[in-house]
Amino acid sequence: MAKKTIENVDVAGKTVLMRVDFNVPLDDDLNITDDRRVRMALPSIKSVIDRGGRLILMSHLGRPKGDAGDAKFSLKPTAACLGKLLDQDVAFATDTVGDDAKAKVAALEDGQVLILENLRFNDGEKKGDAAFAGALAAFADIYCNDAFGTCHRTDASMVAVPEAMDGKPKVVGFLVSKEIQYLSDAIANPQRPFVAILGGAKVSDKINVINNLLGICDKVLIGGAMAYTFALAQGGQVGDSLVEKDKVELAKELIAKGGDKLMLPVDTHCGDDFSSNCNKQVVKAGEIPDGFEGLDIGPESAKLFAETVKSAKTVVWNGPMGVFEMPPFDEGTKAVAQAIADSDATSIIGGGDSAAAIQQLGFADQVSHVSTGGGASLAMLEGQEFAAVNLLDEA
Ligand SMILES: Nc1ncnc2c1ncn2[C@@H]1O[C@H](COP(=O)(O)OP(=O)(O)OP(=O)(O)O)[C@@H](O)[C@H]1O
Ligand SMILES: O=C(O)[C@H](O)COP(=O)(O)O
Ligand SMILES: [Mg+2]
Repeated sequence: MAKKTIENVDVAGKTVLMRVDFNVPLDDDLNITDDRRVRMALPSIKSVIDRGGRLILMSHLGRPKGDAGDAKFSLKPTAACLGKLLDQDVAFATDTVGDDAKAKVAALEDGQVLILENLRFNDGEKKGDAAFAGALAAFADIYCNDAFGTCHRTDASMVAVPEAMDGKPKVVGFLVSKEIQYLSDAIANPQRPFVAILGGAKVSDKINVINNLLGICDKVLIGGAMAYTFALAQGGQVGDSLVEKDKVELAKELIAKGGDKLMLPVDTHCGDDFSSNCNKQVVKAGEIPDGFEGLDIGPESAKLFAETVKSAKTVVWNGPMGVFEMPPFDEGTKAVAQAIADSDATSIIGGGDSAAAIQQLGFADQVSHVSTGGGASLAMLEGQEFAAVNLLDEA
């Protein structure tokens, strides 16, 4: 990829519209539990403001649906967080292209930063709406994509906005270019055994990548909520666990195709409520009683997965093994993280929550690369091209 980067454009006195991925995890009190995605965008942010540019940051947070304005999807906490990291005030607009955004864009001075409210509070973002994109494009002289975690999306801010900025510079940020370089190098020629570990909650998003992973990996381990869709496909009982029934047929095909390569949990740690102090029990996979839901892989599975990981030379991990935010359902995730730390494999961790888990559990320094992209790093593993990057100016 030889794309023009943010350092290649003169930004002094100009307004830069930068797409970042500030989709950070928030706790119930709206505190950011892992600010990595904000910190990783700092080089591009500083490159603009240190050279006297005016910077507008736009991002999504979570997947709000018809609940525009809901505080749990607001980007407001990221303004305070970035302000602290930069040691300067960061303005926040309570809308994206509305009156508040327009007024604050107009008031921006050289070296200042403004964050717009969640792009997904506007329907136009997911739809790639031209009018919405045009309103954002009109704010700036230069477009920059530094949102690696969202590079596999074709949302308005990723594609329609730069398209609407015809004739203006459209460049890539430092984070996007670094991540693409790292991931493409690592998967071009993986050292074997090559082990992929998939978990988390975005079952329908991530189940499709398994097919490709089975083609390039030596083992594919499945944990997290995804495991229950597979348990259902094997005719098991999953109680109240999170499942995606319309993916059961696909899961059956993957089980048939994967054979020994596909490793499913052999036991499940389940609870009678989605909370730390629920009644708990460990059962065999596919034997979750009614009234209980699977919240983590069980101890036998954790051991099995850890052994497989320890002998790997390349590990790609996306999605926690259980609800790691809620101990003791962090044990499966911890066991896998420990095994990665103990192995000498090149390890790539993708995913907002997976990165938070590895950080929270204290293993972040012991992995080769913690990517800021979950779905985006999986899309790279699938060999997908990113339209949002392809359309940027060549160097
Ligand atoms: N068994 C389970 N039941 C319900 N939720 C689960 C289960 N296992 C894991 N999770 C939840 O999955 C969430 C993380 O999944 P997710 O797919 O978002 O991973 P990620 O690493 O953030 O990747 P991405 O960046 O693509 O979002 C965590 O909040 C975790 O609590
Ligand atoms: O967390 C992520 O993987 C990115 O922020 C993209 O979020 P999305 O899957 O909701 O598009
Ligand atoms: Mg996530």
